Amino acid sequence: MNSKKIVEVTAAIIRKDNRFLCAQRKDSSEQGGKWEFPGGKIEDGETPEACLERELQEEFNIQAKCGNFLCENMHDYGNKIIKLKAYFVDHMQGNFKLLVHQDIKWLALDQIHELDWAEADLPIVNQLINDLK
Ligand SMILES: Nc1nc2c([nH]c(=O)n2[C@H]2C[C@H](O)[C@@H](COP(=O)(O)OP(=O)(O)OP(=O)(O)O)O2)c(=O)[nH]1
Repeated sequence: MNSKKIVEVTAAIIRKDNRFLCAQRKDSSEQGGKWEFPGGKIEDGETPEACLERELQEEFNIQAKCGNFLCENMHDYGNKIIKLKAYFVDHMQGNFKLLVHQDIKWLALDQIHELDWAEADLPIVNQLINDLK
């Protein structure tokens, strides 16, 4: 029996002028220093869409509107399994403040692979590149 917990996590693909928001996790956090699409754990009774809008408010103090689903990826980090669900998200209002991450970059699709992504994100990065190129 596999007793590992599956944690459902959302990830926001935010596009502006053909650049995509990439966020670096704090060194002190899980997957510290790795790059991700911002988001977080889905709370009990919460939809992925509501989770993303809440997380973006908490992480950057912005208002956002969740749009279409891109894809999801299950990744086993050893101590836990992450089910990462990626959605396209529109930034509606507010200036980005770094409240949780240590850095952000807005990168074009052909630059996105240069970052040291969290492993769970790699299939999502590839899907994004394949879908949009
Ligand atoms: N948000 C997000 N988390 C990711 C991505 N890729 C990836 O492996 N993760 C992992 C890192 C963490 O182990 C987990 C999400 O945790 P988190 O710390 O961002 O979530 P949260 O804000 O709800 O956390 P907390 O309230 O428990 O502190 O998923 C990604 O692209 N976005």
